[in-house]
Amino acid sequence: MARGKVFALTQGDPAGIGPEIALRAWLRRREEALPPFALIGSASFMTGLAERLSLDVAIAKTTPDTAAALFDTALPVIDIGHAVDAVPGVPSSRWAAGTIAAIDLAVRLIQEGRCTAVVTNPIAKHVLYEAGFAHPGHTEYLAVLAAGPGEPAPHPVMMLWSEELAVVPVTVHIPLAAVPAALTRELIVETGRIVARDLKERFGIARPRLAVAGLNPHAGEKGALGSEDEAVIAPAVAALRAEGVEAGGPYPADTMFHARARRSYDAALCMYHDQALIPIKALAFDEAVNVTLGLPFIRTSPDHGTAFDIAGKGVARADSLCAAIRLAGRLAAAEA
Ligand SMILES: NC(=O)C1=CN([C@@H]2O[C@H](COP(=O)(O)OP(=O)(O)OC[C@H]3O[C@@H](n4cnc5c(N)ncnc54)[C@H](O)[C@@H]3O)[C@@H](O)[C@H]2O)C=CC1
Ligand SMILES: NCC(=O)COP(=O)(O)O
Repeated sequence: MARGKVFALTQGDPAGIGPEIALRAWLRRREEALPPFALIGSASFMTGLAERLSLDVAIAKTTPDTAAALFDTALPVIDIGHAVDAVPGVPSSRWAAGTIAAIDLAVRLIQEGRCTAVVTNPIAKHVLYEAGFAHPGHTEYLAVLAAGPGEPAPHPVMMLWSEELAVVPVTVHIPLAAVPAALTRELIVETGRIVARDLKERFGIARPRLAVAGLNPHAGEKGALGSEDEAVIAPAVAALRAEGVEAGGPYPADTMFHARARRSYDAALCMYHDQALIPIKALAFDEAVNVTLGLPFIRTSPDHGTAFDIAGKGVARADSLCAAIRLAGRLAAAEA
């Protein structure tokens, strides 16, 4: 990890719990041994929020290059220059431009070599869509930002990681009804290839084992309960194996996540969002981290969303954000 550089933590939706858990994460910086981070957002909003929540956090408006030196005594904030006056729990597309500007600035600082990695706080997708944001979420937007001028965006892969389980949704933010048509052999193979490569290179797993889930009950029951398992997923697993990736499946998804089954693989490739996220959030809601694979930089995030229902009430837990910052630190150390 480069000395003197901070991790860029985006503010996320200012009406959600992101800013609040950022304050709490900073308060826990020593006990959690967090690497230094700076919030990319609005310094005046963060100052007001700390006061409103009676959190003893000094906010220091700063530049990327001086942030690390301040981290011990204050939460450094790199200001996005957008006025933010959000009410916790009351989302509004008025703040969307600032929310997106924070993501843009975080990536730019990494590309300029002035920050180490990006950790994002949650955004409410529908709020950004209302303001014209044309990307499903951070995962896809970060890939677009990662591409140089005229270059194609890299294929970003969402992985939810915890010590107990890592899961990858092959299709992500699409309606359930659209999943069968979106699942192609190529998509599964490309996803598996990226997961195997990044588990090896970034997570230090010498021979990553991938368990590939079926789509249908009982992985299709030999075609009687759906055709995709045999027609699309099984050939994708065979293609991955032919490339030297240790992949198995398609396995019936209902028996892939119990404790004994989990010991047989390093990551589960799941066919749709909830097939992946339900087991990990059931097992490790407070500890799991969302990490984007396939990008030229490190990006992590808490596993949860904006939690508007509890924003500003002082009950939001910062555990998953702390885990995201710690994982970013571990991945950055592995790169150094
Ligand atoms: N990485 C990101 O930017 C993500 C954004 N979202 C967005 O979040 C919005 C709300 O999504 P939901 O499905 O309601 O999920 P959510 O994770 O925001 O909330 C689900 C439940 O968990 C609770 N919860 C969440 N985080 C918590 C924390 N740190 N401490 C204590 N309780 C917590 C909430 O109070 C709520 O009852 C959506 O608009 C979605 O787009 C959802 C997931 C990830
Ligand atoms: N449910 C996970 C999620 O919404 C994360 O999306 P992203 O904003 O990290 O792409």
